[in-house]
Amino acid sequence: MSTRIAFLKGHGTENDFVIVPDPDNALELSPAAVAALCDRRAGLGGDGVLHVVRSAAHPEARGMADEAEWFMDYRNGDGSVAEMCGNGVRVFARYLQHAGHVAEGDLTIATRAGVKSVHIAKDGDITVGMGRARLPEGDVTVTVGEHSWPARNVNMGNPHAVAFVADLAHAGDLYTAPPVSPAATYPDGVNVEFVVDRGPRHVAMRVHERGSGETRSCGTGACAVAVAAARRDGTDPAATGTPATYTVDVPGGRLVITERPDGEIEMTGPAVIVAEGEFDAEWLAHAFG
Ligand SMILES: N[C@@H](CCC[C@H](N)C(=O)O)C(=O)O
Repeated sequence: MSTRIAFLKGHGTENDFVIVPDPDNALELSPAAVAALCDRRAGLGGDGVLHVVRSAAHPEARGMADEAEWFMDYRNGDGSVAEMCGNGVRVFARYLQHAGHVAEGDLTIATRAGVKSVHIAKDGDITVGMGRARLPEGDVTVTVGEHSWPARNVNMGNPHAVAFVADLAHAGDLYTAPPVSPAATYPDGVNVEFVVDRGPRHVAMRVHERGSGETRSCGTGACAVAVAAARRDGTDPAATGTPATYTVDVPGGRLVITERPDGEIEMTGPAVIVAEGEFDAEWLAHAFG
């Protein structure tokens, strides 16, 4: 008899994930298995996998177990590991609520970028304390076809290059990763955001995500964009002493990002569970190894 493995499907502003609850960390989710699950034709389909594990049961999270019971073991759609996923952490929180592990209100979630504070509001939105951005020095250039733009290097636990452009269509189909130079700035690859202005403290972006391609949204990317926009606009909260809130439109919806004068960044947006089911462990093992 075949072994059935439970999964759920969820999204945050249409950045979609296969959720695999595995409290005891008993499953071996190889990169090939993750890529198979995320395959939109031969698998379940998703931009990434949220592997839900108790912190105490995961070697990368044991040290955070006192602060956060659950660890978000996030994987990109190609099977690679990433430090952090902003939309993913909201969907992860929604799953914990859906499964009855947590109630509405405040909770913490362990990630590879540290423990994140999360608030599940009554109105359905979820707010995440994303920590502080790092802004490494140095010029970065993003190129698509004949267009090149200067970009801001912003690290939200994971790496981003943020380019302000005249027209989001100039980013092209974003099927392949846009070259970013100097390449040595990002030895582990980079997420690239293209941004246009929509109004005062209101921008819109498209993104090519490392390990997933163009996605409909990127939470860490939206935070990086808000930070870059605040520096460009002269509204840097550390310099002005006033919080800066930016509305960031993504193809899949809207995120609201606030940076406080102490540098702490909060992101608010939706998170939805859309389906639950089971897949066959044999299918995964035989088809993809
Ligand atoms: N979609 C995510 C980011 C996921 C990780 C990223 N692709 C990386 O490799 O750094 C988000 O919402 O932040």
